[in-house]
Amino acid sequence: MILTVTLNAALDLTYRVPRLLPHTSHRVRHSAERPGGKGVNVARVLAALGHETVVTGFAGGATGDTLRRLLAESTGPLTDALVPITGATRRTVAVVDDATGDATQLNEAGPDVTPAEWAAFDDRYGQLLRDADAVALCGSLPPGVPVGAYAHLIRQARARHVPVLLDTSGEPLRRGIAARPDVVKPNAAELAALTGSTDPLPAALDARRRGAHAVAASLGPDGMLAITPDGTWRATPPAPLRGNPTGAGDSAVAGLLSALTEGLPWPDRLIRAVSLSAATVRAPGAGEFDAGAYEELRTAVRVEEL
Ligand SMILES: O=P(O)(O)OC[C@@]1(O)O[C@H](CO)[C@@H](O)[C@@H]1O
Repeated sequence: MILTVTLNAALDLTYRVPRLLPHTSHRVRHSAERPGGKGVNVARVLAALGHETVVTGFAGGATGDTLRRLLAESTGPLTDALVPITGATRRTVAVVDDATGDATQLNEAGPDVTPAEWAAFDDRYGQLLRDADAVALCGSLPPGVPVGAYAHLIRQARARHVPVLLDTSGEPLRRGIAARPDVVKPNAAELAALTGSTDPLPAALDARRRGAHAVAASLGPDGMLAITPDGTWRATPPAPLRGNPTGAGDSAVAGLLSALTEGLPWPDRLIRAVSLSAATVRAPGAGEFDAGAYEELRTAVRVEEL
């Protein structure tokens, strides 16, 4: 099974408005509520692809209950192993401008996690790792969780020879990379914040030098760039797609991990990641993808060795 960790899970709210204009009030055309946080989205995509998936992290309060109820309605073989906490799971709001397709994201900080709750999670994680073929560590850290949490979880996975992918930002990313994850998946902004370079190729090389075995950077409409022990590749979707990009990076993680556990080589992993990611832009929200677009894109993504 594939284990996904979302320490700062979220109840994701999506509002669609005809046009988003700061300093004005808006009529919401459509609203939706989904179980979210990056690792939860990764898990929903993996399960929809038919992979046995286990979701862990924290959930608490009324928002946590709603998240778990919605998660139970997901398609595919998905198990909820979230650890209960006293604090309430946060909400995030994505406001989608229907005129442009752009999304504006507002993310709450998350609940306060106590040292006892963090210790309970750590125990649970150790047990879950025993049956894991791969693990994804995704998203921001809630208050109370140590900033070196991902570095610690990476070391545990590596000690058990479970391939581990890290998708986070800021200081947790900087410390996590130094713990030598098998794959790190930053986006262009996270890569630039980490390395100080806005040019993806030198930035990804720098990120790899910091300790990651492979760097697979998601570059929005430009696809992905992967620097790996087997080679360096760029994978590009056929044309920029219009739609809601929220969760596109999470679908890329699902693509990378599902293909890794199937033993596929890097070029095939990238084709899957880029096509799932683009197919998510065509779906209404994070954790979902347009199955028709995915099938079409799988044969249209171009991979070039650099
Ligand atoms: O605050 P984080 O953990 O960095 O990101 C959280 C988040 O914005 O990322 C997902 C999209 O990737 C959303 O489902 C989710 O709520």
